[in-house]
Amino acid sequence: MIQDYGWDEYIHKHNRTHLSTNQIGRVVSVRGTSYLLMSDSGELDAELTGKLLFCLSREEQPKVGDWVKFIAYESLGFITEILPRTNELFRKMPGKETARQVIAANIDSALIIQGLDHDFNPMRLERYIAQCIACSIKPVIILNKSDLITNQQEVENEVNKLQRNLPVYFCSTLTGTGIPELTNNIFQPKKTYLFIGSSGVGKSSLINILNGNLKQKVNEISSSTGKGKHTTTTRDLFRLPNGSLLIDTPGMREFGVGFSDDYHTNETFPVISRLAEDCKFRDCKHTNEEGCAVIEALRENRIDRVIYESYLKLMREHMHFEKSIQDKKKEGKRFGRMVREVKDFRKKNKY
Ligand SMILES: Nc1nc2c(ncn2[C@@H]2O[C@H](COP(=O)(O)OP(=O)(O)OP(=O)(O)O)[C@@H](O)[C@H]2O)c(=O)[nH]1
Ligand SMILES: [Zn+2]
Repeated sequence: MIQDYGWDEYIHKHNRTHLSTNQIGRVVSVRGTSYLLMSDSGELDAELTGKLLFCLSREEQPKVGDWVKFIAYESLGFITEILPRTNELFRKMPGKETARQVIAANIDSALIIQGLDHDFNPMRLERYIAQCIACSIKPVIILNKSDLITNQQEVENEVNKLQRNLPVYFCSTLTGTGIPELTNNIFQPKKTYLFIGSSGVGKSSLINILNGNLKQKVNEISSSTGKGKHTTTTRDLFRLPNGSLLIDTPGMREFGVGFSDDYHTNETFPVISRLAEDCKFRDCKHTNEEGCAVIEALRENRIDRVIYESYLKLMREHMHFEKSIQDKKKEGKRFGRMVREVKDFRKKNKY
C-alpha cells in the first residue's frame, strides 16, 4: 500500500487528491535508468517512457523518494510523470564538474550522524546543516559512539557554539545508551528520514537496531535467477518495523556541499544573517570591511570562530559554484553569437 510509504502525507502537502492510487508509485531504488517502485500492488521494476528519458534533465529524472505516475505493462512499469517534489537533497557533483546532483527527494527530516571518535567535527556538522537547510530539509543531529567519550558536556558545548538550536541525540549502538530516546522522539510512521554521514559512523549498526536486530537486513532484496542462484541487492528507501521510512544511499557518504543563489536564504546561516543587519555596508562580505558587525561579534567572542570560518568557506565554494554556472551560460551565449556572426558573414558574402 502506498499509504504505508507516505502517500497521504504527500497529497496533503500538494493537494492532489484526484489522482488514482493504482497508478502511483514511490521510487525506492535507482540503478542507472532502472527503477524499483513501491506501488499498491507491491514492488515493481520500472523504466522511463522514451519521451521522458529524452526530455528530463539529469536532475529531473526520478530519484529515491520521488512519487511517480506509471502505466504497468505485464510486469514492467513505465513512468509517465514525476510528481512535484516537496524538497530535494542535492550535492555538488563529485570532482571538478560544477553541477548539482539530486540524491533524494520528498524528505521530512535529515539525520546527520557523526561518530564520537575521530569523526566528530563541528565544522563538517555546520556544512551538513547549512546544506540541509538550503534544501528545505529539517536536520537532527545524532552523535553515536557515546561510549567512547567521558565528557558529554564538552561535546554539547562544541555543538551549542554553532547556535543552531537543533535537537541533538547522544547514543551508542554498542551499549544501547540513548537508543530509546532516539526511537521514541524521532521516528514517526509514514515520515521519510534520511541518514547523512561519513562511512564508519555506525549507520549500519543503527539501522540494524531500528530493524529490531532481525537477521534479514531491512533493505535487502533477495531474488532468484533462472538458474536457482540467489542474488541480493539493496533498496535505498525502506520501511522500518515501526512504519517510518528511511533513505540510506551511498551518495550520503560522500556528501559535498554546493548550493546556488535561489536556495541560499537568511535561514542557511541564521547567526551571520542576524548580525549582518548591523553591518555598515549592505553588501558587506564580512571579511575586512569597515563597520562589519560580524567581525566585531567575532572579536568580542559573541560568535564562535567555527561558525565564521564555516560561513566563509561555504560562501567561497558557493561563489565558485555560481561563477562556474554563470561562465557556462556566458560560454553558451558567446558560442551562439559566434554561430550567428558566421551565418551573417556567409549571407553577406554570397556570390
Ligand atoms: N565504540 C563504538 N563503536 C561502534 C558503535 N557503533 C558502531 N561502532 C563500530 O563502528 C564500526 C562501523 O560501524 P557500521 O555500523 O558498520 O558503520 P557504517 O556507518 O554503517 O559504516 P559503512 O557501512 O562503512 O557506511 C564498526 O566496527 C562498529 O562496531 C558505538 O556506538 N560505539
Ligand atoms: Zn559584515
